[in-house]
Amino acid sequence: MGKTVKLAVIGGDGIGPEVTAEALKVLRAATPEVTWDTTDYDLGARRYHATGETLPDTVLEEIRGHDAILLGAVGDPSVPSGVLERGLLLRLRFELDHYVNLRPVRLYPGVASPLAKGTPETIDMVVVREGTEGPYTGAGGVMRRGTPQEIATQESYNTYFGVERVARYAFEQAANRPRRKLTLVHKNNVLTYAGDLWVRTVNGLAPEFPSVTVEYQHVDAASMFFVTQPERFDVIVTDNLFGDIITDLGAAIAGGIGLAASGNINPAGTFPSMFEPVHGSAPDIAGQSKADPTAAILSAALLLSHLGYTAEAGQIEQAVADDVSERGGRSARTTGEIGDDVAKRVAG
Ligand SMILES: NC(=O)C1=CN([C@@H]2O[C@H](COP(=O)(O)OP(=O)(O)OC[C@H]3O[C@@H](n4cnc5c(N)ncnc54)[C@H](O)[C@@H]3O)[C@@H](O)[C@H]2O)C=CC1
Ligand SMILES: CC(C)CC(=O)C(=O)O
Ligand SMILES: [Mg+2]
Repeated sequence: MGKTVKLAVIGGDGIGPEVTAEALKVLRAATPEVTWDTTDYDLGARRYHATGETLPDTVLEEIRGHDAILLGAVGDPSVPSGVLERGLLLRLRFELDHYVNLRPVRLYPGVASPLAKGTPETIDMVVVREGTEGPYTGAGGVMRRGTPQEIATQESYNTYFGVERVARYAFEQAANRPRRKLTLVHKNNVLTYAGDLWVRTVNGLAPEFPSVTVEYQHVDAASMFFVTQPERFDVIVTDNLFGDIITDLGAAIAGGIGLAASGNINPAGTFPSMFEPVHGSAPDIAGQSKADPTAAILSAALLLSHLGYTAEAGQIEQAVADDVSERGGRSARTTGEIGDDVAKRVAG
């Protein structure tokens, strides 16, 4: 008899529910032996307008009882910026201690990259973004708001505990990849306190991983090299903000934001990990069946891999690779058609 997996599903806002439906379709097609015991959570703008809630404590406690979470995207123009992003998405990441935000950047064969020098042979890197600290904690404040004397501060928190655990995870990733290279991306020439902690922590761990080559890049130069020499990178470890920014850039060089997947991982398994596309709720195309569900589908593959279904995850990745390599010159498909096509390849 197959296994039952308890899955919390949070479609969220905008294109979130549209792409999540396709990810679930493909997930089910890839795992006929698994019973997916799904719970749909109505969280996001609709609930906020109806009740004023973003993530009630009772719902958070219920979500904790699941094996994993599949999330679409959060944020809507009808809600003040930050309310849902902080109150729902970041609250989930922080409360469930998703300290690893894993974001592969991979150019599939046959996919056009917009790079100036043409499409390189390979782009295959993994960004390990810290997920619970940095400037995203919400620390800071505002004085004299709305006056010409207004002062706003937004503090970046970097603890040794937080940096060490994510850097160790990144070293372990690098040690298990063929190129065994780890690049720390920061801005230690200006952010001297935080940058110094990151550099010392990474250098302090390096002797434990003698097979891994360690490199440092300032985030501005790294952004340039993403475009000019993406093959330089294997595993990148970086803070919450830099990781957020460079992974949209990573998505762009690897075929577009519609293909970029991510996992918010709690490596110890104390709480369920959460899988979501890198993109947001894309209000500009919501409700038009125009969203590419591939990022959500690949996020479902990361979910499967995290739960130990590595062969099934590989099948999804292969189905996506085949699907995207045959896109050139074809007429545009709807969100549902792409999901159907990938699901058929997985099942077939
Ligand atoms: N993880 C999350 O839930 C995230 C939420 N957001 C929120 O989403 C909202 C919109 O943010 P934006 O800055 O516009 O970023 P976005 O990623 O939603 O959209 C940026 C651009 O990419 C396009 N795009 C995104 N996903 C696509 C897909 N699957 N297929 C085709 N095109 C796609 C959009 O149409 C838009 O033109 C905001 O409320 C923001 O705070 C933003 C990023 C992540
Ligand atoms: C909406 C933010 C909270 C997050 C974001 O842009 C991301 O995680 O990529
Ligand atoms: Mg982002």
